Amino acid sequence: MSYDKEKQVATAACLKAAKLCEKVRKTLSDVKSMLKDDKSPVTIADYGSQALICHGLKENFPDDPIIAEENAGDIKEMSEQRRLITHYVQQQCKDKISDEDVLRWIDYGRGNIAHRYWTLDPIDGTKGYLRGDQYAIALALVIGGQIVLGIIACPALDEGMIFWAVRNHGAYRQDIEQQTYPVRIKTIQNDFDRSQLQYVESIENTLCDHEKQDKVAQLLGISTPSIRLDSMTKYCLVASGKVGLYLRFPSPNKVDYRENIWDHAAGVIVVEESGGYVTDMDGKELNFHDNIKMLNNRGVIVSNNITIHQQLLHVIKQYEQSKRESSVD
Ligand SMILES: Nc1ncnc2c1ncn2[C@@H]1O[C@H](COP(=O)(O)OS(=O)(=O)O)[C@@H](OP(=O)(O)O)[C@H]1O
Ligand SMILES: [Mg+2]
Ligand SMILES: [Mg+2]
Ligand SMILES: [Mg+2]
Repeated sequence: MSYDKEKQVATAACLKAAKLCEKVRKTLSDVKSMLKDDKSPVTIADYGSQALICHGLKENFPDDPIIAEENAGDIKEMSEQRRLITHYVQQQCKDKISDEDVLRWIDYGRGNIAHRYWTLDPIDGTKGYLRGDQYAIALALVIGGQIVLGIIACPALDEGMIFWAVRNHGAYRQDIEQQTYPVRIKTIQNDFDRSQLQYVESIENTLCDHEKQDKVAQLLGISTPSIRLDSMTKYCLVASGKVGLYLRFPSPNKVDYRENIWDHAAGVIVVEESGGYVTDMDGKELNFHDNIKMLNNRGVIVSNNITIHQQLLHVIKQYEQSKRESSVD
């Protein structure tokens, strides 16, 4: 199946959300963040983006549940923020809308896992967004536990890019203004020269383990320093052949952290359809079947090449074994 209607509706919604995010960043000189219960930041743009995308999906696919990151409960009592969110959402809508509409649209994102569901990260890399760096808007459709469609808008990558993939139909990239034709993307397939191999990782050490990622990369023969950047743009760089690897090992301070489905689903299909591979650190597929958290997956590894992927899994095992042995001695 080519999921034409789903792709068209989802892409239009993500493009509107990208416009909102850029408008907020350009017109509010100081985008304030609010802290959620888990102490992570969220902005009015995260809520506005979620409202627009959930509304677009529900208008066209009313029976599909949506599992999205944000929750309107967090802003119900914040009248100033609510007013600002409605103001920016209104700019992207033809009909007159109220604060209540926007809150309702945001909470369309509180669905549950079903045979067919959407999962949305309205801004991935909120810290990057606040810093003026990379961020992404990421949406995926999952059917029977398999990701069938993924869209990642990266408004701050080059002049603004959008990436998408449909299962068995390839992965594509286009400029966000859609002035050029879509280009089919492919990972780099033949870079066995380790001195040329480069990897991407998160900026924040609280979200990954820079030291272990660096050690494992060295053991694999990689000598080029990593590129650090925020958001699922990291998946897009592997998918489009800019780098060979993305490493995301659990932070040493939060080894029990389990990844959310919306932080990965769209990235996984974009990489797989461009010829790459995604597993956890134990070589297991990421699980989008049964929970909003990938409870049985530890870390994430993204590569452009199955041989490198397998060597990487082997090196991780050896490294972890030697660490265990040295802690016993
Ligand atoms: N402890 C821990 N470990 C791993 N991942 C975590 C952790 N805590 C949060 N998150 C999720 O990481 C998302 C941001 O990842 P990034 O790679 O963009 O990080 S960073 O921007 O470089 O800081 C970020 O997504 P957003 O909240 O959408 O920005 C979080 O969902
Ligand atoms: Mg967040
Ligand atoms: Mg995220
Ligand atoms: Mg987010």
